[in-house]
Amino acid sequence: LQTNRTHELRPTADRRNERKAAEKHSSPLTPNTHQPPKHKPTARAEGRRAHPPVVFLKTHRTGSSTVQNILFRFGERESATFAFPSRTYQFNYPDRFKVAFVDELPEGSSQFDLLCSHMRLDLREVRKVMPQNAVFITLLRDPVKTFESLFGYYTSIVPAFVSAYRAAANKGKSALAVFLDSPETFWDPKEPWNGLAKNPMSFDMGLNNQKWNGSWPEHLAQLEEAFHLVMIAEHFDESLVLLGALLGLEHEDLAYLRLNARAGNSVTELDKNMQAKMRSWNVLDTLLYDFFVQVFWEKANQFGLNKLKAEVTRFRASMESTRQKCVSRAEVSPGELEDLLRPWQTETTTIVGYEVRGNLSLQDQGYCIRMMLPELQYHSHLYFKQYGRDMRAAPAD
Ligand SMILES: Nc1ncnc2c1ncn2[C@@H]1O[C@H](COP(=O)(O)OS(=O)(=O)O)[C@@H](OP(=O)(O)O)[C@H]1O
Repeated sequence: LQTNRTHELRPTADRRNERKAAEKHSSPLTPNTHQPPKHKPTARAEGRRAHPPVVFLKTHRTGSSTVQNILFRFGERESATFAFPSRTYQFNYPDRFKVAFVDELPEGSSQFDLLCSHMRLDLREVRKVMPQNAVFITLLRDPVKTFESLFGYYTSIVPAFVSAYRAAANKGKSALAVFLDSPETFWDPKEPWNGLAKNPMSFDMGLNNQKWNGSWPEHLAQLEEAFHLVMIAEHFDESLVLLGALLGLEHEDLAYLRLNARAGNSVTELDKNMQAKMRSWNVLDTLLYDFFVQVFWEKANQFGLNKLKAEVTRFRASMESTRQKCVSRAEVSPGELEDLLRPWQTETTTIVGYEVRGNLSLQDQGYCIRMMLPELQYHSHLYFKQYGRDMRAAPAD
């Protein structure tokens, strides 16, 4: 894996040579070792493109790293051109997406095929970057679970949560409970990162996340029209089966491990009262989620409920054997994981990972490692492969 190297911008021929050199670099991620066994030749290799371009709006704390990992593997296998942020892993989040945040189209590519890094959506701007036939997908999660996860993960990053954490000191109450007692007192909407502190999924989708107004339903309708599939984390496998049908993916392409999960002891127990306060604070996310759950079941009905159920059963069975093959230990604490497989940690929470089985063939090793590769490591790997240089860091403040 190519990381921590600084390359200046240089002529494209230089970068092409670097890319070639990088491809010779031997690691479990070396090209040609990552294909799932017995995979058919790709449509790209046969000279036609069977899969549409994809925009995945990666919403925060919804399971989106798991979906992104599926898309990363699919894109890498297909030699897709990724629309990557020109700096770091996110499109200048929490600003609204702009064309200017996207890195250049690499030499030899005529279009971007996949966009799946964190952003705050601006549909019009995204459409300027991606081909007209791009399929738009995203993922939503129960707003209570999303907010609880977000609060724990971003306690030391989102200003409103930081204030609540400080206020909770010596109060004998969790920071989350203190926040929910009077969220308005901690929440300054002018702080850009506070976008995640109220209706975070609406914020990521580019909606007004502060309060309901007359144009909210119209904007929601625009999103319904724009998104070909809004997956629901509570029906994750059903969502993936529908995604597979939409993108022309096989079950083996969709196999996944739950990524970016917190350790059990980082999760805050919520009583009914806290849940109600969370729903009311995040009422727009509740509306958004309920609306798209309905849309989801409409799509499931169109697909055929019995067919969906049967496919999910088959998918789970095939995934179980993949997991058996790949994983020797799940929910491994970060201290026990090698750098390559250690997820990014925040100050206030523990994110667990996986240990890969030993004695795998090089091909299986490449496949299995990719499936458990945390977002940042996989993102840097693909970026390096595409551009022959490391990602640029965020500008110094
Ligand atoms: N398959 C599946 N089904 C349901 N839930 C899942 C799945 N995969 C990941 N997760 C949970 O999603 C949380 C991580 O979300 P993200 O990857 O979107 O987080 S991030 O914004 O990129 O940091 C994180 O939630 P918490 O553990 O509650 O924090 C993961 O456990």
